[in-house]
Amino acid sequence: MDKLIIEGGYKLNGIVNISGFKNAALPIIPAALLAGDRCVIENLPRIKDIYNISEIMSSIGARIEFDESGTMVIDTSNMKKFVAPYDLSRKIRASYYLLGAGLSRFGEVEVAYPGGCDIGTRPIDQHIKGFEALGATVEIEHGVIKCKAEKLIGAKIYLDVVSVGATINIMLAAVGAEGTTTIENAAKEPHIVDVANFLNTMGADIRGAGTDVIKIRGVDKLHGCTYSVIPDQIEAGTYMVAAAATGGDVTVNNVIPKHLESIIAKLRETSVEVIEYDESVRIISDGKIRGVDVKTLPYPGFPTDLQQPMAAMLSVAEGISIITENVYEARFKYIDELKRMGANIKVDGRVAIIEGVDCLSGAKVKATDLRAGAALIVAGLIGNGKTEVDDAFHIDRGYENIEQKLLSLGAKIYRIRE
Ligand SMILES: CC(=O)N[C@H]1[C@@H](OP(=O)(O)OP(=O)(O)OC[C@H]2O[C@@H](n3ccc(=O)[nH]c3=O)[C@H](O)[C@@H]2O)O[C@H](CO)[C@@H](O)[C@@H]1O
Ligand SMILES: C=C(OP(=O)(O)O)C(=O)O
Repeated sequence: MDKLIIEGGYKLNGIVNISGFKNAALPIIPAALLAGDRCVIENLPRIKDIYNISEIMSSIGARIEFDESGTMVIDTSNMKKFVAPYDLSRKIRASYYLLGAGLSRFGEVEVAYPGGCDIGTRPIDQHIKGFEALGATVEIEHGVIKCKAEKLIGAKIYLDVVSVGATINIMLAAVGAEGTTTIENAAKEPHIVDVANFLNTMGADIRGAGTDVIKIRGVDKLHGCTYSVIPDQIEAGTYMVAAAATGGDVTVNNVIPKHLESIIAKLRETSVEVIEYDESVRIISDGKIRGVDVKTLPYPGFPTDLQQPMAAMLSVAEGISIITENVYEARFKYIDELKRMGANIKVDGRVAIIEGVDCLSGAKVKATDLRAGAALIVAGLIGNGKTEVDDAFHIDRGYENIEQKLLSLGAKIYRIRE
């Protein structure tokens, strides 16, 4: 397993370019199968999760070319009804999008129960409820989700919890249904809008994405298209936090500042200066961070995926910070690793109380999931001495060229391949 080694104590300075959004790209690749045609998808991040979903798509009949610049050509014209490979599908969360897309195009699909970060129970009952409302039967047998429908018929679906995955999956299935589907209490994240825009570019008729009511009018046929994925707000937020924590001056380029409102507001509350431009934000920090309270919520609230890097920064803030994790019940596993580095944090259920310390000290630590890895990198950057982050494969699921990007900002970081 690869490790990342960080020599802490260097301020980040310079410009970093943000890659395409993992959580938009992951549904867009399986969504391309709805075209039954050739799609060109630009600005994809070159990260492990994208390689995995592409490998699944190739193994079920898609022809895929993926170049160095992040452009993928996907031809799904020869794809047939499929059973997705079990071991690959259970590795990542986003394999569940093959259910909505496969059901829509072929009326029958089998995919293993999804994986992804171990941060809570992560049920998929709302996805299933949506598929069943459209007329599908769903069974789970031996770890495999089997969905089947003679015909999908539009329906009104109220989500009991605001779920990104269920909203997108129901959109994918409903595109091929007869009549109109309404999703109420839909998630409003920027990637919901991006996936809807992609589907509409292929000929779908989806309105209201980005609000909590989405209407999808089923169409007979979609066609291929060229589409560019939005920038990754979580990658951007991670570099913003890293810049702020190290007392640096970093311009984070290729972002949509509107998508970063919650993190910008929170950084300003910690007394960090944030300047917004059309497609970039500049973070200027003297390293004196004020403690703040953070509550994670669905968009436009503070994203749960930035809770962990934010906690690393707040572990050296002045005073007490309280983090309330409202989305996942077990997203504090990494706190024990921060404690190894000297952080003073108490966890009680969904609440972490952080009493800022003067400094962290480098240690051997382990990434327990993707954003836990990002948090440990932030901690390593501000810690004294050497930090070794084990299980870097978690980080590679979601951050493109993280060592190179940090090195170009002046960090001392390298990888040991094992
Ligand atoms: C690949 C991807 O895009 N992953 C993101 C996606 O995950 P994912 O789509 O899995 O997250 P959801 O938005 O679905 O989950 C939100 C909450 O709803 C619950 N829930 C979800 C579905 C369901 O059927 N039943 C149910 O109870 C979950 O347990 C969780 O507590 O959105 C999360 C919330 O922004 C992010 O942290 C993940 O990075
Ligand atoms: C939780 C995350 O990813 P996934 O849903 O793919 O596990 C994340 O990106 O922080």
